[in-house]
Amino acid sequence: MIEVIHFTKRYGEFVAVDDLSFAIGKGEIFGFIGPNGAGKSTTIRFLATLLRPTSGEGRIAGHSVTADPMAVRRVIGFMPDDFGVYDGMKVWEFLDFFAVAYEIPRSARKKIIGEVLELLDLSHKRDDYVNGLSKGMKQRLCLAKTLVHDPPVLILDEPASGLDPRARLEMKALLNELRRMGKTILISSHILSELADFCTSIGIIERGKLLAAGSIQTIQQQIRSHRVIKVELADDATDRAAGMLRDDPSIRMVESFDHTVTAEFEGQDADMARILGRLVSSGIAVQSFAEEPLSLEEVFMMITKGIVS
Ligand SMILES: Nc1ncnc2c1ncn2[C@@H]1O[C@H](COP(=O)(O)OP(=O)(O)OP(=O)(O)O)[C@@H](O)[C@H]1O
Repeated sequence: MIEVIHFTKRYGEFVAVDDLSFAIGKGEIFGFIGPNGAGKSTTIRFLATLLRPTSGEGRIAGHSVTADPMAVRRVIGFMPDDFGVYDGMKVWEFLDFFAVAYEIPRSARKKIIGEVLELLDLSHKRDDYVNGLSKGMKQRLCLAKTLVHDPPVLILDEPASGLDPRARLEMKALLNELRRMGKTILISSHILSELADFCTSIGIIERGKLLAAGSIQTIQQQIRSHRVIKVELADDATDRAAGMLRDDPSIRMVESFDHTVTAEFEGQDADMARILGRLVSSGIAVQSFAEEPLSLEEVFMMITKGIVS
């Protein structure tokens, strides 16, 4: 649904984004992660048809960002990182303004605005002035205005920035709901934990270059030499289990504590199965045996430090 193809943006001599390529499939939530100044907004503004590339191309639902920007605008809902609100406008008028801009007929507008307000839990604020809304509600309203023309693709630039923890959770729940509705979503953030538990894939950008992209699982699998196995035991055989793990050629380092043994693992999936088989067949009561997933933070730190690519 979203393709970025060798996108480069220069400001004079400065290269803000350098030959960026990635693709996002239908129904995915893609987390676009990078520190301040990495080039996220530049890429997003390019996809939203608001910025011309120095070179490269983008496609959304098959439409060219450079050759057919009007078609692209019809299929995307874009939430910028700083959105202006208009003085003296009520919540429903704000949405109506965008509905008119998207050429939604007058007869359909009232119903659509009602539905969008309901979805975003803003129905009770329908007649309030936009200026008087809390930050969290303004963000929700901004998300609401990206939905009035029911676009299949949402491009959201840091939608949770500046929100308190409760409003962040609400924003997350909303994004999950939108995904269930079949939307394809690109969402940027410099806060990794914000995206970790609901993105289906991520792209990590730093100083204009894409360091890694793909499903979180794929990226984690690239970090083969840093896998960790955690074994929990139902009996007192911690030392015996730790000893067996230590003797295995695919294990590097073992730590044990209470009824838990953790081990750094360098083997293949089949080696994991073999180790589990040995523990069980030697009579050790294994309560659980699993690979410890790396957090997105850990993955990000390793990628940006150049440990993996
Ligand atoms: N109009 C411009 N003229 C010159 N440099 C620019 C312009 N717009 C952006 N830049 C630079 O390009 C780089 C990428 O900026 P961009 O806003 O895309 O980063 P970002 O990843 O979105 O950061 P943030 O998280 O702070 O929004 C930055 O170094 C920025 O200073």
